[in-house]
Amino acid sequence: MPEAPRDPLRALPKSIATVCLSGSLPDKLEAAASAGFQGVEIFEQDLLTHDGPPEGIREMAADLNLAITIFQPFRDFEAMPEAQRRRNMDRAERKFDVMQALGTDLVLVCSNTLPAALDDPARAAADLREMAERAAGRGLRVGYEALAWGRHVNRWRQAWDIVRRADHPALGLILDSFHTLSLGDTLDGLAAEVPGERIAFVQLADAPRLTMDVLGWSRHFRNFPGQGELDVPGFTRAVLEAGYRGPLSLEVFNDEFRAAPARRIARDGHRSLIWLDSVVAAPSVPAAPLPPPPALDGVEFLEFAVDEARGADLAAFLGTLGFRKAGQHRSKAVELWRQGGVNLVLNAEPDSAAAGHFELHGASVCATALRVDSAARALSRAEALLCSTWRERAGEGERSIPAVRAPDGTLILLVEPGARSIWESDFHLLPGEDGGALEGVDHVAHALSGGQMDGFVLFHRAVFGLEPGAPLDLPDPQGLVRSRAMADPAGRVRMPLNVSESRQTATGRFVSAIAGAGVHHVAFSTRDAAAFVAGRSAPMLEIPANYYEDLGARFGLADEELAALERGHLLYDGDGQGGAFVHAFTVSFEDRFFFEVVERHGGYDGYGAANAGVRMAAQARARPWMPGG
Ligand SMILES: O=C(O)c1ccc(O)c(O)c1
Ligand SMILES: [Mg+2]
Repeated sequence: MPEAPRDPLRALPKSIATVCLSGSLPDKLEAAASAGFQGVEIFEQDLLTHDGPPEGIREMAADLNLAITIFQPFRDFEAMPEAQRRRNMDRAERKFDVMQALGTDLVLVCSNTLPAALDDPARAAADLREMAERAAGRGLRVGYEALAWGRHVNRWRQAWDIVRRADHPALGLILDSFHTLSLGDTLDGLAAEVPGERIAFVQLADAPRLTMDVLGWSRHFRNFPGQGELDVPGFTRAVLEAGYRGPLSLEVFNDEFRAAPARRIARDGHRSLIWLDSVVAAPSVPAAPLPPPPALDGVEFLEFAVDEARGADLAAFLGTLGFRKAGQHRSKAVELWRQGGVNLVLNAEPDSAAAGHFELHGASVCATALRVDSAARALSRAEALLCSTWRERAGEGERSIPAVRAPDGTLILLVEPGARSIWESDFHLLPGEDGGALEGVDHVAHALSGGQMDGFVLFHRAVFGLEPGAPLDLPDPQGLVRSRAMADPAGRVRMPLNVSESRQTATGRFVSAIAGAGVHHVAFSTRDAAAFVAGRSAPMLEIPANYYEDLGARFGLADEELAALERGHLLYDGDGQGGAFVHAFTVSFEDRFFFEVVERHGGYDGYGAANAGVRMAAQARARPWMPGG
């Protein structure tokens, strides 16, 4: 048994492979350092394309306080026919020269993928032993990693068998979460079979579950821990339980990451390791003291950035849905519009965060206020996760609500239950009745531009403890929309995220209109969506008769029921387990955002994804709402 480890994960150096990041090699180093990493893996291709001596990279890394944790990869080395053997040893010596110039002592050898490679573990062991012996002569070490698509070696146990047979102190095992988890393998048995000090290096990557060849999956779709669907926490726990105490290093090949700003991706990477740290708690490995995520109790309000004219238009639109003006801010050009449990704030105050948002994006949601058990704890968690925070100036006697800035630049305000509500402290409340048909905000759907999904998923998961659902593909007539719904465990805060590469889809049009990502629609919950729609003058999205014909066939609904749905332009979905969902959409406000009313029954937990294609096709036909129109 390995000795019970004392250092928690947070004490391990955090490293990132240069292959994760865009730009030149110096750009990559600078981004890794600015995000707070202690080390980098130098990916050979990044060095080959760099115009300058390796010694310069060594100096630059040293100036940035970055250790070069490993040089990689060294390929197609072991178990080659005799004729190739000498050449490969010479090749290794040349790379040892480069490593010494770089100032790193570890090289990654990945398992041979060549058709000519021999299926001969004894030969592989002898070759690696000789390489390790040569490395040791220079004070260097070798690590051996099983690639999931290796010709003969693709599981960690096979790689370990070869390392064990080679039996050289300068040779160790390299574990990579992607290669293990992508094959459906686990690290069960690792602690019993492999002494911690024989694990030379650990690489971490997550990925969405895809059905495709594992090489293509690995080279294009890896992402950071917490962004995908693999059990990276379980993997990490196992290497720590085995006694490994070297760097934890992100190694992600991802087309979107390579095209994104290096600093943003590096910051996401570090955030993912801080998050991982907090969820990896194992009997022998205490979790890092990250404050726990807030307990969420729904959306207290949504705030729209407007100016005076847009504010009046939006107020008129909300009026058609049955909202009424319920309050006027005591000191600012801010109105409260309310219906039942839904609060919408229209902010036209000059020189505010909202005004800045309006300048950049026009009329749009600039803040989402979540009810949390402790705003202070949520803020300190967000700060520990490298998020920026914000506090708006407040008038005399008004509540100042702390906020975290979301990746789209909007604010997430943290509202604690208090003796006096923010409405009483900050607003003149106006008398009146709204009928109370809306119970609350069911979900807040975001539209993202290409390449933003992984960063948003990680942000909401790490900071607020929202869990991502499985990725879905939704068909818009103008292109595909990829979707992932995030929700807290109790389902009180729900946030579907949609992204589209096309500018012509409903999602793409929103991102163009708003010049960025943001809230695309807000869904309100009600007990009776049909009655809600029937009693309002709001322009609802028209749904074609063919849809109702199919609905009758799929769910066997009675004719009267179908007719009632059709009359209200209502959509219907069932989960096959007694749960049902009835919902309807307004047309959009100036082709920017729209509203939805939803009725959930019997524990239905989705968002009507089956109806998204019909909704998006209807939106492509519909004219947006215009004031006075
Ligand atoms: O895709 C590859 O070739 C490759 C190279 C080195 C690695 O560590 C790895 O996990 C994959
Ligand atoms: Mg690897």
